[in-house]
Amino acid sequence: MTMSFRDLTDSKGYAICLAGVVISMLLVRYRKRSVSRLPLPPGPSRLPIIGNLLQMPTSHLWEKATEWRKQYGDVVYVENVGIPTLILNSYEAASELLDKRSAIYSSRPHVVMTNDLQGWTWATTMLPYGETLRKHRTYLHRFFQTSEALNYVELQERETYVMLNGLLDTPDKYEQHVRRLPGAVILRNVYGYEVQGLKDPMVELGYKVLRSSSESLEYLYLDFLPWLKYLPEWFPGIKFPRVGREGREIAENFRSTSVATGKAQYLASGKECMTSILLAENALEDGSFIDEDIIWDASSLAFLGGTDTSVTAIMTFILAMLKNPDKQRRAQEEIDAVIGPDRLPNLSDKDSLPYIQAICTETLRWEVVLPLALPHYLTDEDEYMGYRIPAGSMILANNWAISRDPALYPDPLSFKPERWIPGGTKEGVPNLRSEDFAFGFGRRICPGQNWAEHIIFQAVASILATFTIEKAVEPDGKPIAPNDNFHPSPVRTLGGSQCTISPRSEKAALLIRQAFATL
Ligand code: HEM
Repeated sequence: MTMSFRDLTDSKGYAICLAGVVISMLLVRYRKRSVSRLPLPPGPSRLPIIGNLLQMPTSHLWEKATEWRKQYGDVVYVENVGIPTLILNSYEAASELLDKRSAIYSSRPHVVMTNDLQGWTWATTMLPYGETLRKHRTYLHRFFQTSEALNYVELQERETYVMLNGLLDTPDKYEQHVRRLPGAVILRNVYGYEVQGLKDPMVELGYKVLRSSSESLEYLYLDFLPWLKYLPEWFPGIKFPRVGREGREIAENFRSTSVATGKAQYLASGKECMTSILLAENALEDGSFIDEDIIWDASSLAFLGGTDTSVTAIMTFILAMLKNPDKQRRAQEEIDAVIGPDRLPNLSDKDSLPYIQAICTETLRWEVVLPLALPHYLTDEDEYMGYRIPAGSMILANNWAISRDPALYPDPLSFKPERWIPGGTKEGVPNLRSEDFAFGFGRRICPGQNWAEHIIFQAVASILATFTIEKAVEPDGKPIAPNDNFHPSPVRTLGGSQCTISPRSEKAALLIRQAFATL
């Protein structure tokens, strides 16, 4: 049999390719074996079987991890009954692993209470990395990363007028007015649903769901002893089966109510919203829809993911104003000089209001909303700084430590918008903006970041333009300290303070009434 030159080159090429593949496989195997020989990252010493279980705090893990940073450094390894956990205490480490190596750091851990007992397996936040998650994120990006699909900026503006009007009427209920704002915009964006009043059933339901899913994190010990999940509710001395059942009922109620709300809107073919657009695009002739479950699931998570987080950011801003009247005055001076007294600010003013922008950025840094972002999950063994990171590790980015790192943010506990203004402080503008970590990392970065940044700016600028926020005073004239007691859930929340929120002038009040009247 003779061989042509072409056959020869082809077979040579084939052999070279084959050799390349074999060498790569050997290298990967060698690397894997050599990685396996590396030590684990530093961390508190572990006991046999239970590991670090006894050193793990029941809440505020982010604060404990920030203390550990002083002793062990940027990367701290802990293990609880065999569950490896890596805490990343610096932006460099978080960005190197979660952003740059996102191919293996983008899944989510399986949580017994949340996934198995409460049944949240369909939630975007809990999905393992894969095709379903990608579809969720594609839909969410389309409607939340740019305002083009739904013109959400206009809606944010309109709902802000409702909030301002509420603050004029019942300033003592400011927490409820703030709470209503993000929920009202998202429910309209997602389902075309119009929120009614301060006690809207959908807003209340969303709030209930978040309380229940936050509570579920108190039961992380079930992940160390997963067989416990089979214990019945009547078993003496345990309450997690009941918490699991009630959580599941709330989750199911939430999902079915959301689907019913969205379907009603779609059938009424009224306002354009995320679900009506997606259903129309995916409708089949037999009346069913491609990816129907994914459409409902992703939409529900926009509502759940976007409401409490944005509320906490706006409540934090109000707290910052209560504690820092001088910053409030400076912000109002900027608004007066740029906008004047004849109109309300809006998003298009952002670039001409650098101090207001700085307040928004500082708010996200000063009290981070998600101190540990959300846990990522490592799917393949990895090596970092000479340490082995086992496959199956839970990876926590410690945004609390990053936001309070004095090397990045001198005097980190002070609320200092000036630090974001060129020439505002002697140290100069920090290299790392809060927006670059507060919304998470890599392929799981928050899909609602732009939407959130826009509503925070809109709310902050509008409140500062029209109201002055001051501490309430005791009958003897002593100022009452504001409430800065954040609830230590994974998404931190903050209740209201005793304070006065009064219109800056009659003109400001009139502007609000006029804007409200146009709705
Ligand atoms: C101030 C407001 C907000 C903050 C601080 C915030 C922060 C975060 C953070 C830290 C994560 C975890 C990212 C990671 O795992 O690395 C996240 C995930 C998420 N956020 Fe937000 N978020 C906010 C608003 C919103 C809004 C308005 C939406 C509406 C679409 C939203 C929807 C989501 C969803 C669905 C996820 C899960 C993404 C995934 O698992 O792939 N968030 N957010």
